[in-house]
Amino acid sequence: KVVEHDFEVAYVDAAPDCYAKTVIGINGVYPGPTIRAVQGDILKITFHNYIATEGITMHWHGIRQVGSAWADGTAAVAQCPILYGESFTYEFIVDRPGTYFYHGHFGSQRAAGFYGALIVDLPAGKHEPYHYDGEHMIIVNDWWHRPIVTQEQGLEAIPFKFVGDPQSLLLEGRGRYNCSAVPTYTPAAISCNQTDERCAPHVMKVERGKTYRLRLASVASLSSLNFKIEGHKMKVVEADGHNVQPFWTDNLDLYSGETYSVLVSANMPGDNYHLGLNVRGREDHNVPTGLGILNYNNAPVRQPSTPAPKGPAWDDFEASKRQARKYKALKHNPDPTSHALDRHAKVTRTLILLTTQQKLKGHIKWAINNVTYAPLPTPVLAGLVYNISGSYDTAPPPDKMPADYNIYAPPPVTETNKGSGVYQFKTGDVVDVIIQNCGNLQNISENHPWHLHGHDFWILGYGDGKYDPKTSPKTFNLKNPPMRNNVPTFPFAWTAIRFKLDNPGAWPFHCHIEWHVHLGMGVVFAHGIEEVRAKGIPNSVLGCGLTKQLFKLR
Ligand SMILES: O=C1O[C@H]([C@@H](O)CO)C(O)=C1O
Repeated sequence: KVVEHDFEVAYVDAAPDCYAKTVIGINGVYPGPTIRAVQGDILKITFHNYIATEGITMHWHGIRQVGSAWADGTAAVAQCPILYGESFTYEFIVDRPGTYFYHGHFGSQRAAGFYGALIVDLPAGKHEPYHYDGEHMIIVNDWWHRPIVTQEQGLEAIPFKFVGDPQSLLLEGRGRYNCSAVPTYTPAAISCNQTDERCAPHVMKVERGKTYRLRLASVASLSSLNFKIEGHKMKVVEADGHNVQPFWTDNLDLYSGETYSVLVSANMPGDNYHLGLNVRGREDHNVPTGLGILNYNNAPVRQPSTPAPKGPAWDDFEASKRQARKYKALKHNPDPTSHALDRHAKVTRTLILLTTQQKLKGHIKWAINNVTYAPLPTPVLAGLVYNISGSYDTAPPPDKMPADYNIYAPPPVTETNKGSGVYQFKTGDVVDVIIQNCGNLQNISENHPWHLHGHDFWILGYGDGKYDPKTSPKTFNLKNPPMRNNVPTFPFAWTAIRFKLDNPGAWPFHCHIEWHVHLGMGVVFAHGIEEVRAKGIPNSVLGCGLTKQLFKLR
């Protein structure tokens, strides 16, 4: 089946947390419409860009784009941005059931509200290995009042001006800022209106006695989040589109880029319960709990007067690590594409990626093995396919961090290099990637959620301190590692993943914090370019940067 949508992209006026702000809307709404398809369907989604001053692209987060690397929607890697007045059609197969989302992947447009949910159902007659009577979807987010252009300007500036804490946390694009905190008689006061219907809390309706599949996704720009439902436990069953060994929890950590399904039994006696969202992993400076409502049997909707639900303290990293380690692959996963780890697969290459905060000529950047990623205007995929010299740095970026690096101190050399090099692999390679987290310029170490495009990976493990190539691999979970496309790193700690290069293309691997990608925290992996070349990429992804020369009039 072909699922077609026509999306008109324009600025729209929104008030997600009662504070009026211009956001990027789709067909006049924010958040974007939910796309629903069945495993094996072809999606044909056409975007029309009506924003006079910005290009756009759309990334299908968690969809591997098997055979359609050009449709991955990453500006500078997969395609040229869609310019004002132009239209562009993404066409790809959704080959796996699960919970996904889509979001802009150019500049910081995701943080401007350019996102929506994508749900892929099992074909008729097939069933998940768990039962539910109904389902709901909630995308969570952190939210700022300043526009993204102001945020980006601050990140580029000398001195650096960080975006700071979010003003509010949103569930399904709805939160609540305390307007009385805004000085009266200022333009800001006029922008804040707590009776605006658009910031009424999100309501999840349930019927007593039934079980619901709640799908969750985090598109947060900065914050690690924790989700709770007052008085209810959650049974976690799916993570990043893969069913996992179910486990119960009363609070769920959600890192940016992750998706989950949890089962919730509506078995409590009251009418309304809080849905609560809190900041984890960064000092929260009292960012207020994002609130929604779980409403029973169509009773009058009321935000309960009970205290807002709180998960573990923001700095309880041990709780987060314990939860991260609970994820295990489901043995008899009915999804054949969710291939089990071949324990005997020979690892053909190991990358140890040290992620540092450094400076580049006075600008604060994030770097991987001393290279901050600086995208060039030519899409890397086109550069590789057409062999366009100058479209990316041909010197390969470094595979290893310095063995004697002290992860507990700020970087000894503050100045970083900038680059646009590509890690090139052979199809069939099995690669271990270790992400090593360390002290930043203030010698603080933060969570960084890493996301891989084009592939899923097995999470082999998390370890405190510095990765030791001799002893650390002995701790890897090779029995039932979960397969995902997102993984957190914890402060002063390492995370190890493994994946098989079986989907030709050029694929970013980056920190999913919007502001950190902007500051260069990512790399590009590529393989199987001959196959992409043989199949061809559509002209519609070309035209910018050095690809212009491909269209020279003869
Ligand atoms: O990228 C970041 O910059 C700030 C800080 O390190 C410098 O102001 C911060 O908390 C980040 O996550």
